[in-house]
Amino acid sequence: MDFYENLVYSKLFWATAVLFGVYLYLKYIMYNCWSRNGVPHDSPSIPLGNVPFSYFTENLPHGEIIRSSYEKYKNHRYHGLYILNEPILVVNDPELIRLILVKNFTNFCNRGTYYNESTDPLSCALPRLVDDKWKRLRAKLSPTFTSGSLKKMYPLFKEVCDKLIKTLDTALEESDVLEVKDIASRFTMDCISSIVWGFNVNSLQNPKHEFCKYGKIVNDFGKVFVLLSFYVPDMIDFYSYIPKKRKNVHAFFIYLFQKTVAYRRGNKIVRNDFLNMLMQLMDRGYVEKESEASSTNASGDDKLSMNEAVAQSVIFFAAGLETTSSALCCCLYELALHQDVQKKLQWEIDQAFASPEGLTYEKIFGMPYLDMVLCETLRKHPGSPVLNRISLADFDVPGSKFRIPKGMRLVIPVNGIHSDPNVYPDPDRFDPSRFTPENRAKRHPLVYLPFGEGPRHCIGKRLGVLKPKIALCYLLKNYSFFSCEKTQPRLSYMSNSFVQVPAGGVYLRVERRSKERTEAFP
Ligand code: HEM
Repeated sequence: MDFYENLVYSKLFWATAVLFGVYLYLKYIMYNCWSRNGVPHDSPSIPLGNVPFSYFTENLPHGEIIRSSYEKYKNHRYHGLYILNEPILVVNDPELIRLILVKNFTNFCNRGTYYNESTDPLSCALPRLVDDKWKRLRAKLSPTFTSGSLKKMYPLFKEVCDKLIKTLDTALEESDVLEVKDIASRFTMDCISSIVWGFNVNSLQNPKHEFCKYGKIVNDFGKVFVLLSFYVPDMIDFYSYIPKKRKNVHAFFIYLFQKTVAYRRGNKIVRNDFLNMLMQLMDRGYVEKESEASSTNASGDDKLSMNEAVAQSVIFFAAGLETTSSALCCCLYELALHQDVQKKLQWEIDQAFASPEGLTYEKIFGMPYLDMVLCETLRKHPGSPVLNRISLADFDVPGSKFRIPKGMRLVIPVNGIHSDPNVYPDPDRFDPSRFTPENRAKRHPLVYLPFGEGPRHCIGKRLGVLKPKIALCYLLKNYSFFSCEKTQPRLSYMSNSFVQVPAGGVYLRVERRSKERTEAFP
């Protein structure tokens, strides 16, 4: 009897009983979602679910977890995954993807990623907003991204391109091997600071500018924050886990924003940039109508608050920074490895510059091969490895017995689909001809998703395409790029970023082109 009494009163007994209870709860209730619903999945481990331990110890990007599970289950229309304790439905079938992103958008209009206006003001930016708040802001901001608005900003980009060429010329005096990731990042930083904030940081010539420091960390809040904010956002609130870096970034940008707005107001400065448009939204609640801009449904009483405006300026900056610089860097890397593609593209670019009006905004969007090359780059190296959505209400998956419950998080495995040999044969091969109009027409439109799809697709798509295209035109007009001993044989991506950014430096040998241009079409 003594033995049993002692046992019941011993701390060890109760600690073991509690742990065992938690284990049973996790195993048979929390981690039972997919088995209960007959959804194919890998068995999870407690407490990481299907997140490999190497995610925390090695350089494993979050998109890789989704890509490798897609590879295993791609023959199913959907499959399940546990990111820590959160069941995530991975949607593999393009028709089902269309149902979610486009046809049943009202049920899947939110991303379900981390959002808490009061504790983290940066999170009240467009990508994370929900329901009517998102709808209202998207309608207000859309005119800032029209072709007309971007055309007005085009001269600012040309200025930055001239500096880009000067920077490369100076760097080439030292060595013919250049680290192009850094150059692409500084080019993008200068474009985006100029069009969003209205001043040229000139990081191409002054890489130590304070702005560059914040530019570098604005997308880097650590891999744990990346994982939680994309897939298990409730944990961020539960543990009040906002990285200090993120608070500093907010403080820096709010100071910068207020100072710049006050300066412009005081000096009555009007510039064709996003800041000007955000100021209009704060003052009047709508952007001055352009002839081609569609109605914004904005009313004058519905003005943007200072916090909302700051958050949007930061997201334009952050979203436009790594996605675009990564696209440019990956494209230069692929061109260096594929000289035939590079020569063909140089020919097209030379023709555009040689015409009487030179390179114009319209011409950049009318160069078919340039477009194919960039499409193939974003197919092989999509900036965003996944698209996120959350279900607002129960949703019956057509042709199956599975009902997606209200509140379930879904992921579209963009990087998995883009590297699926059944969709893109020999997916590791860089082949722009996949994007001729005929070849595009042979594929389901929803198997190419670098900018997402449906009403919540990337609002900055046109700008995201324009920046790498104009940089490529100027760079390839003046230089040729080659692989060298320091070039990585294969690109891998960083693990601490939301976006797929090449890990390590991307080194290429760069040669100034001679005056004679490619005369014959290669
Ligand atoms: C190559 C460049 C870019 C790529 C690959 C890219 C990719 C994406 C993707 C995949 C999404 C999610 C779409 C979805 O869920 O369906 C997105 C959303 C978004 N992007 Fe981009 N993007 C790029 C450039 C830009 C630029 C330059 C800006 C702004 C200056 C921008 C601002 C945004 C915003 C604000 C959203 C959220 C839209 C919303 O929720 O309504 N992006 N982008």
